[in-house]
Amino acid sequence: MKTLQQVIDAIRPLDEQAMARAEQRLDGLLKPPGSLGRLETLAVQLAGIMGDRPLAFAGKQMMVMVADHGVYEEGVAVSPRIVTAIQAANMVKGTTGVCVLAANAGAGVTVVDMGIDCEQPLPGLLDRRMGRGCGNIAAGPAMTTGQARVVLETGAALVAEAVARGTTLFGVGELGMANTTPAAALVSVLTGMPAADVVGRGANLPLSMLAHKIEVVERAIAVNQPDARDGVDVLAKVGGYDLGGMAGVMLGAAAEGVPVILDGFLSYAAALVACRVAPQARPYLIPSHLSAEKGAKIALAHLDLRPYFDLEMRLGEGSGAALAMNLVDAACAVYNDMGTLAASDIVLPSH
Ligand SMILES: O=C(O)c1ccc[n+]([C@@H]2O[C@H](COP(=O)([O-])O)[C@@H](O)[C@H]2O)c1
Ligand SMILES: Cc1cc2nc[nH]c2cc1C
Repeated sequence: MKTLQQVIDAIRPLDEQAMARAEQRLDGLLKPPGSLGRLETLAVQLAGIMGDRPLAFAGKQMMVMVADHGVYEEGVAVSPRIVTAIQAANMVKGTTGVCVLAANAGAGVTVVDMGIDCEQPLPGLLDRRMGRGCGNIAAGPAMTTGQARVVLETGAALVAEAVARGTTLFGVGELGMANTTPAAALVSVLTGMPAADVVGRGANLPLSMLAHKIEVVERAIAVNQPDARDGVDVLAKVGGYDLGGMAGVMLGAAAEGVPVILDGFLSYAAALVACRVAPQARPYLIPSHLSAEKGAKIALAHLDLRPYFDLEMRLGEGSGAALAMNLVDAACAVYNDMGTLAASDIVLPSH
């Protein structure tokens, strides 16, 4: 397993020449230049990531990072805590939202136990258990900084193993009751915005309990005093095993030179951690949808990422990332399969 520093050091800038070539190719396709809008900018980003490799993604993989959270004890979520384990088992059966959307996109789903609160590892999950749920951030740190580093390295190592088996496109997902609380804490610390602006209702928290959830996030930050300049410290103090695993997947994808698609609010929080640890990972991130969770716009603006669609989704699991794999395929199809203006003797004024 690479150390975190080795992962960071392996991240290269995008291939500017490949991007210039892609722009030129797109401008010569059978359409007014630029008329496929952001499908074209997506193709250019993908070309920059892939360099000399073909723009096609046969090996697609969703990485679903699952863990429980000590802060659940504070009464910040309404789903029973056991849903984390039950739904993780359903991931293996293929009946969850992300599984269905991944199958629809031709993607596999890897389910990783980063720290589910259950006695025995669940069959069918990759066992990377850091503990039975992380610490309660309202009372102390989620984990030690040493553990936070291991969590990031674990996510990155999973990506390296999948790339060695032929994966060229990743999507990140998660599962963890109460995880929108640490995610809001991460977003608050890493964007500098007040908790009240980034705490949302998660999986249907009643409006009447929102003030309490905000107070818990404020307490977590006050108790732990995370250093906003240090992504590992922030993850250790107010994060979680699932969120850190997602950040590790993002860093690993950047280090391996492959694109990684984000999902909803939890992945924005993880992306803020990843980019604080290694800002050069940012060009490898592809946004998917705008989560309906309250702090979504603030987190995305801070990442300078514009989501491609807004379906008012807030399921998580990686559902939006799986859906966006179809969009990546569409961008590649346009790039590879359209005819050219030249072949049809169409001459347009240069723009
Ligand atoms: O993806 C999102 O934007 C999203 C927004 C709200 C909730 N979720 C999912 O709901 C769970 C967390 O909600 P909560 O209320 O328990 O913190 C977790 O399993 C997430 O997958 C996901
Ligand atoms: C059923 C269920 C599925 C989920 N998937 C992600 N978070 C979830 C929360 C619940 C309650």
